[in-house]
Amino acid sequence: MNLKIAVVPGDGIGPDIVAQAIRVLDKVCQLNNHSVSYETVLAGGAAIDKVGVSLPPETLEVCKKSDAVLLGAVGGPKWDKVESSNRPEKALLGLRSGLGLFCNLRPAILYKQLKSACPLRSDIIGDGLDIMVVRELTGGIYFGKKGKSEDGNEAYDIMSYTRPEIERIARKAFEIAQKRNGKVTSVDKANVLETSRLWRATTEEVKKDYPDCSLDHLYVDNASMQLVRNPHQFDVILTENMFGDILSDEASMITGSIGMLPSASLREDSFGMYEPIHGSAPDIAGLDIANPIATILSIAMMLRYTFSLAKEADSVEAAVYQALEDGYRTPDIYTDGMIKVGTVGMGDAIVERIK
Ligand SMILES: NC(=O)C1=CN([C@@H]2O[C@H](COP(=O)(O)OP(=O)(O)OC[C@H]3O[C@@H](n4cnc5c(N)ncnc54)[C@H](O)[C@@H]3O)[C@@H](O)[C@H]2O)C=CC1
Ligand SMILES: CC(C)CC(=O)C(=O)O
Ligand SMILES: [Mg+2]
Repeated sequence: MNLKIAVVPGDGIGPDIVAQAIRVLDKVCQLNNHSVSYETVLAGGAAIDKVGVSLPPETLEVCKKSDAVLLGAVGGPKWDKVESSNRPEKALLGLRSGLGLFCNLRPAILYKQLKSACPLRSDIIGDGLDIMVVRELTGGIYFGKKGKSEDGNEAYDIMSYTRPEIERIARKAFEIAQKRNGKVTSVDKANVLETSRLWRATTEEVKKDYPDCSLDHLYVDNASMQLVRNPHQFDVILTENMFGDILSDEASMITGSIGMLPSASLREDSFGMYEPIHGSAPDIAGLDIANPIATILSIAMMLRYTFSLAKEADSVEAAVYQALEDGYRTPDIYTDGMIKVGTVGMGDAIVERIK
């Protein structure tokens, strides 16, 4: 197979973690006789610095012509004063909407080797954690009309959802739940928000087509508390854009670190964009200490979802598992007695273990 990948390294730790993910993809392709080609494009602060705009049109064009996109992260304090319509984060939103990626999958899995890096008590975490967050990605408040009054004393961001937008993401959540434990928890704020009432009613409608699944609803404030009180009650969490953004960062910490969580941003066909859930981590950029595992596991998701290469995806996940089993830890997941490595060292450990 020929894999045509657009690469968007972005800012901060983005280029460093993407470099390790590419080494992993190269190795897995080499061992399985696939050819892989990369086209690296600019987005975010790096694009502002080079060409003045955070999402150059050719970046979107190159991404559209590829089979899949690998993205690091964008943003950082250097660009915090840039006009809002040209901020680095706006490029990410532009890629998601421009590529039609409405479905964001964020699996939160606690590897057994990282139980001691999990901040929850061992009696709460028990055997581990395996939750799939299904987040709507191209609607809601991140994409609503926004503005400021002339005197700068008032600002607004509008949250809106249409029934079809909710329906298509709900269907994805139920389809995923059918392959798991069949339990969907929809998270909203239906006691306050009109969008959430439409969300709740629509998910109930969609549920009728999936009699083999259960559906329950939680308000987002309660859901964020339940995640740390008893994470085992969750199988698939279905939620809108902003709530999914926040809850997935919370879920990631239960797995030991935000540096562990990959993501796939999908549409109806096989195309997808793959990125860690974390940001550009400016506080550790350039120090060779960022955890590349979230990005490497995003490669496994790419192999599985875009290329239907399950064996190759399994081998990436197995290599991560083995590197952890053999004691390799970046500082964010380090505990006493383990082997402390940096970004490149963790990349080395994983690449060596791909079979
Ligand atoms: N997908 C993206 O491109 C995202 C971009 N951002 C942007 O990133 C910048 C920084 O945002 P923050 O709120 O600080 O979130 P962040 O996710 O970049 O960092 C939060 C904390 O987690 C740590 N961290 C993140 N990734 C890590 C990794 N792989 N290994 C070890 N530690 C890691 C950081 O050092 C920091 O202490 C901002 O400009 C923000 O807008 C934020 C989230 C997503
Ligand atoms: C940077 C934002 C646009 C999004 C975000 O934080 C995320 O998708 O995790
Ligand atoms: Mg986020």
